[in-house]
Amino acid sequence: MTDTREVAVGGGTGYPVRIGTGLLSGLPELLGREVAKVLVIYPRALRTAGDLVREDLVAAGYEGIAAEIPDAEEAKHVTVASFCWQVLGQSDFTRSDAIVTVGGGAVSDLGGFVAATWLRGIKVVHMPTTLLGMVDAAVGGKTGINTAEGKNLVGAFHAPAGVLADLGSLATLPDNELFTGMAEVVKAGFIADPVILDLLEAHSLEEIKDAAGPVLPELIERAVKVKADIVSDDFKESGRREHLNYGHTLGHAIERTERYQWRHGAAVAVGMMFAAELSRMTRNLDDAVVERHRSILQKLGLPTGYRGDKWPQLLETMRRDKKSRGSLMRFVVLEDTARPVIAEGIDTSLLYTAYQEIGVDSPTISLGR
Ligand SMILES: NC(=O)c1ccc[n+]([C@@H]2O[C@H](COP(=O)([O-])OP(=O)(O)OC[C@H]3O[C@@H](n4cnc5c(N)ncnc54)[C@H](O)[C@@H]3O)[C@@H](O)[C@H]2O)c1
Ligand SMILES: O=C(O)C(=O)C[C@@H](O)[C@H](O)[C@H](O)COP(=O)(O)O
Ligand SMILES: [Zn+2]
Repeated sequence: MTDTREVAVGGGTGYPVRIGTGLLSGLPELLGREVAKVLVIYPRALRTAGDLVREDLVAAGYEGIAAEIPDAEEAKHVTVASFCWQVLGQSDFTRSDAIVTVGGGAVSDLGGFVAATWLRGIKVVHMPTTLLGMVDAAVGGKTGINTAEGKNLVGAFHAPAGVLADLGSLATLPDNELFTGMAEVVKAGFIADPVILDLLEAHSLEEIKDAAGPVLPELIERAVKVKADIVSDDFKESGRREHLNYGHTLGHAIERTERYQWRHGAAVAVGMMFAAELSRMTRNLDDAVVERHRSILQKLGLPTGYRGDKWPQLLETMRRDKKSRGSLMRFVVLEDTARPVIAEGIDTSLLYTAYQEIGVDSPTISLGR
């Protein structure tokens, strides 16, 4: 048993993010006694964990219903949301009932979206089982699904009633999933908390990935605090919440180009390298900070480059990013570590120059529009 750490997320009614082990027993407290029925949403791959949660809820006096959904990014599709709405309808879920998600970021995004839309909003509690879910996706209330045109293009802001990040679930998480999740931890370090970067540099990979050791829980808590601080202040992304999108403009475009076969964290890692190069060109970001991105991401085994020949397609997809305003593209860049700002109206040729710094095996291509 590790000590439970708790981060409070403010704004609205506020909610706790608990990080520790043996947290399942705290679920009824987050759901409250008004709730009668609970839909537990989990992917096929996590059937045992999802079943355990449902059985525990039944033992605690709730009516527990299961919705098994496709794995990973395939879950974030309107047909899967529609399947969940059907289950809720057929089980007569009312506004005093609730949803619990058990899984990675794809599950909390889909399940959160279903909770946001069912009867225009019912309670949801997230139980993230990936590092990425714990440090980012389950916190902050951004929910959504993908469409053919791009990533997360349909969604809603819907805060959970609580988040239970049980470190025990990381025991079965493959290393590549843990380290892709680490990309969002690195992001939190560069946009707000440099101690995260110091910890990642000072410790070995074995120490960094050990859920029972002191380093990983501290990294998780610090990343959650960065996110909690920002979303408590700007829930609906009218200002500084955009900083959490560091590396995501290109990252999301890579995910779409790869038909979602790349993990989000891997794409965001490349996106951060691009944003760092862009920061060097537009905000004089120090070479050392750009190189610090490369060395930390490479230490974690994350990619720092992408196919040079894909630039025209990536540029087209990036134009649809939610930060765009009309034809004006907007990027999160750094003036320095922990000093993120929005850069808009960057000339396309400059974007391409920054991309050339990370583009690999690039044949001669047109610069696009
Ligand atoms: N809403 C937000 O604020 C936010 C923030 C960051 C990312 N996201 C979204 O999160 C998604 C990525 O999340 P992810 O990286 O967690 O991926 P994921 O949810 O697709 O899960 C990755 C894989 O890990 C498996 N898995 C999950 N938990 C496991 C466990 N404990 N043991 C073994 N296998 C396990 C899953 O079955 C899946 O195959 C993306 O869709 C991204 O857009 C959302
Ligand atoms: O919470 C946020 O705000 C973020 O931007 C966190 C990101 O890590 C996350 O991937 C988010 O889903 C991206 O949001 P989007 O608005 O670009 O779809
Ligand atoms: Zn992300």
